[in-house]
Amino acid sequence: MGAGAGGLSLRGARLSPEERANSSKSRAIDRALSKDHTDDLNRFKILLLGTAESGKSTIFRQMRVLHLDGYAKEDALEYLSIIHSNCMEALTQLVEACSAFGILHDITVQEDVDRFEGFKKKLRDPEGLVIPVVIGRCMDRVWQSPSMQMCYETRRFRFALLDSAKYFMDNIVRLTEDNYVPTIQDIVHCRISTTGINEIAFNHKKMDFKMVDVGGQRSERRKWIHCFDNVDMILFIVSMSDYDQLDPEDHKYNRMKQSYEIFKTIVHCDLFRHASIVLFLNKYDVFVEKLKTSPLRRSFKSYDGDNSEESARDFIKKLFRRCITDRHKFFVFETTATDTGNIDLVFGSAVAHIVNENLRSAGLHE
Ligand SMILES: Nc1nc2c(ncn2[C@@H]2O[C@H](COP(=O)(O)OP(=O)(O)OP(=O)(O)O)[C@@H](O)[C@H]2O)c(=O)[nH]1
Ligand SMILES: [Mg+2]
Repeated sequence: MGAGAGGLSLRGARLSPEERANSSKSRAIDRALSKDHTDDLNRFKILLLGTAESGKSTIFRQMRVLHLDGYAKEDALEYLSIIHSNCMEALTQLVEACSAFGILHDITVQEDVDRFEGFKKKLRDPEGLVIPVVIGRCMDRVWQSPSMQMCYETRRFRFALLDSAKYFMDNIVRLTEDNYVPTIQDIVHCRISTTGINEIAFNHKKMDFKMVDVGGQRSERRKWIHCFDNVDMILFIVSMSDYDQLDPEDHKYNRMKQSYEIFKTIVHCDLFRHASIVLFLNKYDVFVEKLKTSPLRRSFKSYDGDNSEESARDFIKKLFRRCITDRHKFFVFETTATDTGNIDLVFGSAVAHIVNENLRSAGLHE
């Protein structure tokens, strides 16, 4: 089964709110920023890199929540139809998984599945999708049914499923209520692939930052080079839950090995010889869950440790660390990007480490 099975090609088909904002409202901010080019150069530039779905935009959104003014009602509403598309996609994947695994539903549940499928067929404008209240309730009944719960609990890692499927399905009734306005939690769980270059500027601990978010899909990686100037810190995001996944764009490759190859190329790029490298081992929450049923050794033959979280994590950490040379300032953290508190802590810590390291190299710090 492929990702996004069911034909709802809603991800990546349109601009994300970040991109729309970038091309209108925040262009004004950019202009204001670039008016004083020197000012812009003085900003500590962080470039977010990593493969598709690793969590770059989630971290980018967390910066807006933590260090800017978050999301006003009208900005939050820009995410509504994307969130509803995610909900449709998640339930489609789950329903298809039930069929593929031969899991049968009770008659009443099957009626709700049919109602959901009927609604999907009639959809004309996926761009402006709004799930009606009655369909939201129907989706909730399907999700809560014993057959669906059994499928999710016992097979969730055996088919392609949105990372935030459980979050959205657990909240489907609230998300489809009249007058629903997406919360920050809803926004950071939302999935839309990035197809442009997005920037935000913010201040943290009296330092001025500029963070740049790019798309991680193969076609998007070609654009990365346009952001390579004056980078102070590469924030490379690896999805830890990728260790047993095939690259959806090229089934010959393991997704984490692909991520490792890209990381290696980036850290060996001469343009970044003075940049600090920060590695986020992201989706740590999913990684811990996944290890219980999918041993690391099945995907990494050279791994001879046990299946404990510590041992598996250290192996992956070492693998990436091996690319680092002496001249690099390198820091690595385990992260769960959907957790605002975690990102606050880890980002603060990464910045503090870099500042200390810079002071040390300048001979100003022990
Ligand atoms: N459970 C969990 N989900 C996460 C985590 N980080 C990100 N996600 C979810 O993973 C999905 C993909 O995240 P994105 O931030 O869109 O990934 P990206 O790297 O920007 O992807 P591209 O723009 O395609 O390069 C979103 O639904 C996020 O909510 C995490 O640590 N744990
Ligand atoms: Mg993105």
